[in-house]
Amino acid sequence: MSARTVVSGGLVVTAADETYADVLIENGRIVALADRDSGLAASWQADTVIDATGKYVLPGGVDAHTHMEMPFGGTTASDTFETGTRAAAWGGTTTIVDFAIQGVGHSLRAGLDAWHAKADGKCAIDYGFHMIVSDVDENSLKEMDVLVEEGVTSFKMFMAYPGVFYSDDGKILRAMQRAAGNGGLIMMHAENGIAIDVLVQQALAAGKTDPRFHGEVRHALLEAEATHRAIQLARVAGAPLYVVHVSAQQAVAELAAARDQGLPVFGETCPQYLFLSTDNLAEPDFEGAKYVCSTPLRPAEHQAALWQGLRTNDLQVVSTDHCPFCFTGQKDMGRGDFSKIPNGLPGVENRMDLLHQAVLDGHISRRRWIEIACATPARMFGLYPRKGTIAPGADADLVVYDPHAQQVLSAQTHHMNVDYSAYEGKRITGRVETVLSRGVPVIRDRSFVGRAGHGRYTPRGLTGYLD
Ligand SMILES: NC(=O)NCCC(=O)O
Ligand SMILES: [Zn+2]
Ligand SMILES: [Zn+2]
Repeated sequence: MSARTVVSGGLVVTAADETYADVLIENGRIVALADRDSGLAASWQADTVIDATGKYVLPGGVDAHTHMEMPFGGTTASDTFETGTRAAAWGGTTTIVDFAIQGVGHSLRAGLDAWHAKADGKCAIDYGFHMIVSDVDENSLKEMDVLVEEGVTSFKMFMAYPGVFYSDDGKILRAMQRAAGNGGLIMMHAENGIAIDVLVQQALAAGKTDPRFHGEVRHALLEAEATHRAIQLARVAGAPLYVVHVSAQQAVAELAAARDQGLPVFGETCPQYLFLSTDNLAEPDFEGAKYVCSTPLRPAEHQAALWQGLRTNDLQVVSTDHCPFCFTGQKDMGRGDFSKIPNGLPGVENRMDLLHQAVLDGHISRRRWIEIACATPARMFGLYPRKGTIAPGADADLVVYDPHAQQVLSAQTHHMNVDYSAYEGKRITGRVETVLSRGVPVIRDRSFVGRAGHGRYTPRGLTGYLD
């Protein structure tokens, strides 16, 4: 007989429901839920019982935007698939979707193979891949069809970073047309990189070299303009569109206007835009470099529009865009020239906790927390209902969450392989206690009991968000 686990006594929270129920797990899958008052669970035979009394039982988090060991800005993101997925598990995330990169002049296949080689046998939790398309030609367009069939069903393109990942509008349109035909989802980094590069050169020539100028040159209007343009291109192509790491209130307004017209346009934001601001970028002694990412942090008044977008469903997903670079030895490559600071923030471990704090702070409801962090990312990227919910047939990716525990976020205690925390000193109520991945404990009572290689590559279906 296969091992059976029961998670008992907790409040099971999904995007749809909150019920006191016991959860029966067999062969890594959820096989039944029994309402507390039904008495049904009394007849269940179990090898292991996890007592969740007084705790929440949540679906494992799905982080649809990470960059483990990504070469970028002349260095490489400091979390490997091993350290980054371990940290994700500590934070209650049980699936990541990372970005494989097509090098310019290379095939999509070569990029995907390279990312498989990095991740294979290393991950503590399950993972999938999106593909960054940086060289649109006949061959890569054909490869998109093949990748969709194989379970790489989403493609990130960049209107930013000329000379690196940038695609012009013609290339973007061609890829969108292809996605309209094969069912893939185009994910857009929407910033007008050509205009931004002019402003970067002008700022540097004027002696404006500090990290805070990163935020000034990456103007909110240039995020909004690119968002608008991406929406129109997707419309012409007849393709759905998912805009990543939305930070400007004007960009939210573009998404909302498109959605009001019934267009299949979706938006993601990240905890850094919800909790941090240009005040962080302006921290003295080059400390602002810790907060350099693109799109950039915005003045704090943009946060209200992001929270509102999350409540009104004009924004659907909160991912981390986890792309950590150490302050010493990596971020400091940009002393004296903010354009040389590698772009990206750590956060894969913090997302579920920060969003729980947002529930307590009144920004979102408890079910909306699970919707934007678990269910919708799974649905958006073809992983639902296997991931992102607690229901018979779903993978037993579960988090026992203590909603009353107090913690202080800090680089001293986090598990990400990076020498600072973007949220150093922030007090959070709530903490992950136990995490199961396909029924196997990865974190048990605040100890890591997982292993590199437990996590499986998970091919994905087409986006289920249009159904
Ligand atoms: N966001 C960021 O600053 N770094 C990661 C790369 C990207 O997502 O554009
Ligand atoms: Zn991006
Ligand atoms: Zn990213």
